[in-house]
Amino acid sequence: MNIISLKDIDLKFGSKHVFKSFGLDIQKGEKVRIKGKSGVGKTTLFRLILGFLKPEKGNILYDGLKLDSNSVWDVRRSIAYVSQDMSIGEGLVKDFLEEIFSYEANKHLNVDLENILTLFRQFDLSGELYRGRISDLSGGEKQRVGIVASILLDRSTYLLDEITSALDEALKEKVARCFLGLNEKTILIISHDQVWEAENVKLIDLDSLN
Ligand SMILES: Nc1ncnc2c1ncn2[C@@H]1O[C@H](COP(=O)(O)OP(=O)(O)OP(=O)(O)O)[C@@H](O)[C@H]1O
Repeated sequence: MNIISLKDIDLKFGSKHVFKSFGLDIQKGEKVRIKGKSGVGKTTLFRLILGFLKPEKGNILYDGLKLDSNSVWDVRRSIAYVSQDMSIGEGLVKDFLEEIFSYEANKHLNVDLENILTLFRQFDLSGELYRGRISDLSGGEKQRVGIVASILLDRSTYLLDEITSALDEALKEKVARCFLGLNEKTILIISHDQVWEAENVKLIDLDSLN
């Protein structure tokens, strides 16, 4: 069953046609890597799926529901968008995470300290870092804290936009293996990193589709 469908999409910025009669179907649980040269429209595709951009023509369906002003909030609550430069605030790391999981909408997740620290360990983040300040983190550490938060949010769909670019090889591996092992989740990946090449990852090349 399709979780994401784009049908006959036209989108342009000024005179630049980014998508023209563009169509795409993604099935529930699929792992899909979006390829294409710089400026082809990879991030724009994610912004369309999240309803941050409206196509001039065509429809976007998420889980059978047409994306419009009524459905957009439900759709966004089903999706985690993780990017390469995540702004995760400026206070303590623990406050950032505790705040997310204290929201009414996230209480059902029952995330506790043990869940958080288990994932911290998985991505080589220490307990000391958990109690430290966000402003003291390196770019790669901040990236991994954002990744941990997104995994704990347990969304159905993940849109990953260059999330491994700031990490070393071993960490790239750990992050890719973790996401690609989430069997139930639909995962779309924009990345130049080889670690995302795997048997269960379908390749979609926007250069040839558009
Ligand atoms: N808000 C905007 N206003 C005007 N032009 C835009 C806007 N957003 C994107 N574009 C243009 O649309 C095209 C696609 O941009 P997009 O960011 O999706 O490319 P990309 O494939 O993700 O590129 P890269 O690999 O370099 O990140 C580019 O030419 C970009 O300049």
